[in-house]
Parts: sequence; structure tokens; C-alpha cells
Amino acid sequence: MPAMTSTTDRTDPTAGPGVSAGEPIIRFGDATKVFRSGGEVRAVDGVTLDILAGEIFGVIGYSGAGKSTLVRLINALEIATSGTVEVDGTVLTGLGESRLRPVRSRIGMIFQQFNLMSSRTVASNVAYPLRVAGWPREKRAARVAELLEFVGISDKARAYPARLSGGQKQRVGIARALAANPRILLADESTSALDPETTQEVLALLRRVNRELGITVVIITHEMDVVRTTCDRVAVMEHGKVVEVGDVYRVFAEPGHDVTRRFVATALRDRPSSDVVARLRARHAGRIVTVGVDEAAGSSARLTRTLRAHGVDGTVVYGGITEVAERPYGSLTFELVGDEAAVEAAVDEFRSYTDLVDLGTAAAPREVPSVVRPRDDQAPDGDAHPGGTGEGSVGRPDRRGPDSGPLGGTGTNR
Ligand SMILES: Nc1ncnc2c1ncn2[C@@H]1O[C@H](COP(=O)(O)OP(=O)(O)OP(=O)(O)O)[C@@H](O)[C@H]1O
Repeated sequence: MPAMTSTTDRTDPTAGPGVSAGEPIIRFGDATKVFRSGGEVRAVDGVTLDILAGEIFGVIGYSGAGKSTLVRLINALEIATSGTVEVDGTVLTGLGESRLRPVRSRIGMIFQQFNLMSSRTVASNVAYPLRVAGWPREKRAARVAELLEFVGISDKARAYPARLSGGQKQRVGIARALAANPRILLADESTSALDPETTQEVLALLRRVNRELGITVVIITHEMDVVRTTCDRVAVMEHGKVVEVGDVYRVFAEPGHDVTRRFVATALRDRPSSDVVARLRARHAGRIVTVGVDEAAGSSARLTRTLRAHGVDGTVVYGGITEVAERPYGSLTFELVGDEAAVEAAVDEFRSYTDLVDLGTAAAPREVPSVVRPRDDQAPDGDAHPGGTGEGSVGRPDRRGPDSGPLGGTGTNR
């Protein structure tokens, strides 16, 4: 894949007129947008937020939370009723159309329904913004070829949108949005109309847009999985307000708001509900504990070392390790079998470095407490999720060498 020559490079993010990587490229200062058709709707309500150049920033919230309106303030499709919106060093508030145009030209946008022109070929769709911007024909053709190659659909240049799959249509949308070298790409529910596999392909393409071209990407979504796999930071919106904002890994590990907890629970189902616990107890007579796996606390190898040190057999009976922001995260539920004192000592050692829920044994069950991580009081009841019930023995010193990846392949969600 050749580098696209006319876009900014990740290593030279200062190219172009705006701010440098890591500095705020989009700034909301107590921004409010009120719609007054019929009743009054405060679609965006006093939002103060910085989005940094070079990051992939997610905006998540339920329907009507104000996500689209917030993002439409960025490209001045809506103008704030009060407060300020600053993009790439330019305060948009109060600017006329002619002064908004250069700011808009540095922003690309893709949509849930792709918004392609059905009567034009793929190449012509991608060329359209260049034609509007007055690029000469030969330069347009070269740029379109480069863009189609970047998004992986060079062979579709002469096809019409009706002949394309959803994923291919969104690739055309991305190529068109990138045509005029934007500094910012806004993606409004850009994967909501796609199947899970195609969603992952499009998200991977957005990550390439960010990493290889240095473009700041703002993703609006109602799917926490999109945030989990793709974003660096996230803002959670409810009733027009940003109720939580932060590093995605931190938000998953320590969600601070009810809405966030509900979203996190939709993306992580690694902890057994009370129904599942009842079934686990029926199947397993040993001590059942759920332990957290993350970067700061316990890696699966560390858990295994503990079991081995105490001579306890541990079988994974539920859970899984997934990735949040490309870092390991999850929980494993073990059945622990061995000498009572040894099991107790292993449980104590687990507790010393990670969060642990002790579910007791079938003979002496402990109440399912509200588990330590705040997300779990909101976790949906239900059975094990796909891939989350894989059972595997760990901690048997006689069977595994010290460097074996004892949990590799067991209970991995994705
Ligand atoms: N042009 C408009 N005129 C009147 N009300 C509007 C307009 N645009 C949005 N709203 C209202 O503002 C609120 C926020 O809408 P917005 O579309 O920003 O939310 P959202 O979080 O993007 O929702 P969704 O996920 O359903 O797209 C909603 O109550 C909506 O009805």
C-alpha cells in the first residue's frame, strides 16, 4: 500500500494550518445548542470538552443524547446557541459562511447510510469534492486512484454504488471524506448499518486513517464495542451533557456514571450473573471465585503462578479476556480444588493484587455480592456469552512448564 503523498503524516502532524498532535484540535467551551421548534430542546447542554489532535475520540450515548448535534457543531452544520466551538485554531462562533468554508474543508464526514450519489460511479463519487474544490482533471484522477487504493477498492472504480456491499460503500464514503486532505474525520454511526465482520473491517480502516495519515477521528456510536476496539478516549453523553470523559481503558475499568456502567456492561459480559452462578454451583463442587484480569492487577500468568505456588488446581469455568483499547482486560471464574487451607491461601493471594468475588462452594455458597467492579451491578442477567464458557485447567504444576501460557486460548471472548 503506497503512502498517500498529499496527506499529513503521523510523524509530521503539525503540517497544515492547525494545532500540533496532542494539543486540542476541537474545543467546546460551555457549548449549548437549543432547538426551538415546538418546545425547547437543549440538544447540547453546556458541554466543555477538548478533543486532541491525533486521537480517535468516541462519543457514546443513547438515542437523543445529543451526539449528532455535538458533532454537527464541529463542522458548523449547527451553530451553538451559546458558548464556543473552536476547530483547528479557529473559533467558529459568529463566523460567516465564507470564513466557515476553509474550516469545513479540513473536516471530512462519513455517515451511517453512506450518502453516496447513486447515479455516479465510485470514482466519480470520490472525485466530487475535488471537482467542487476546483482540482484539475488529471490531478483529480491521480488522487482518486490513490484514495481507492488506500481504502482497498481500486477494482470498483467504475462500479455504481448499487452494486457494492455495505462495507464497500462505506469505503467509498471514507475515500470521499479523505479526498481533500482533512485534518479531522467525523464518523456518525458509520458502522451501525454493517454486520459485525464488516464493522471490524471498517473500524480497522478508520484506525489506519488515524495512524497512517495522522487524522483526528471522532466516532459517534451507541455501541460500546466500537469504543472498546477503536477509540483512545471517550465522552459519554446523556440529556445533552457529557457525563463522563476519559481514557477508554480507565472508563472500562472504573466507570464513574450509571450510563457508562450500562454501556460497559454491554461490551463486557465476562462476569457470571446470579443465574449462571447457580448453574456453576450445580456443575462444580469446588470453591468458585471470580478474579479480574487487567494490566495493573493480575495477568493470567500471575494467577497461574499463585495457584501453582499453593498447589491448588484451578479450572476456568466462566469468563474471558478481551481487549480494551488494545490492552488485556476481563475476568476469569475459577473452580479451585485442593487442600482447604491451600485454597484459602490462594484466594488471599489473589485478593492481594486483583479484585475477587468469592462465590463459595455448592455446599457452602456465599451470597452473590455486588461484585467489586462497579460495572457488574448493571450486568445483564443471562447465560454465558459465546466463547465465555470455555473450561480449562490451570495451575497444575505437573502438567505445565513455568512459561507456558496457561490460559492462552481459553475463555478468550474475541
Ligand atoms: N433540527 C432539530 N430540531 C429540533 N430538535 C432537534 C433537531 N435535531 C435534534 N433535535 C433534538 O435534539 C436532541 C438530540 O438529538 P441528536 O440527534 O443530537 O441525538 P443523538 O444522540 O445523536 O441521537 P441518535 O443516536 O438517535 O441519532 C433530540 O431530542 C432531538 O430530537
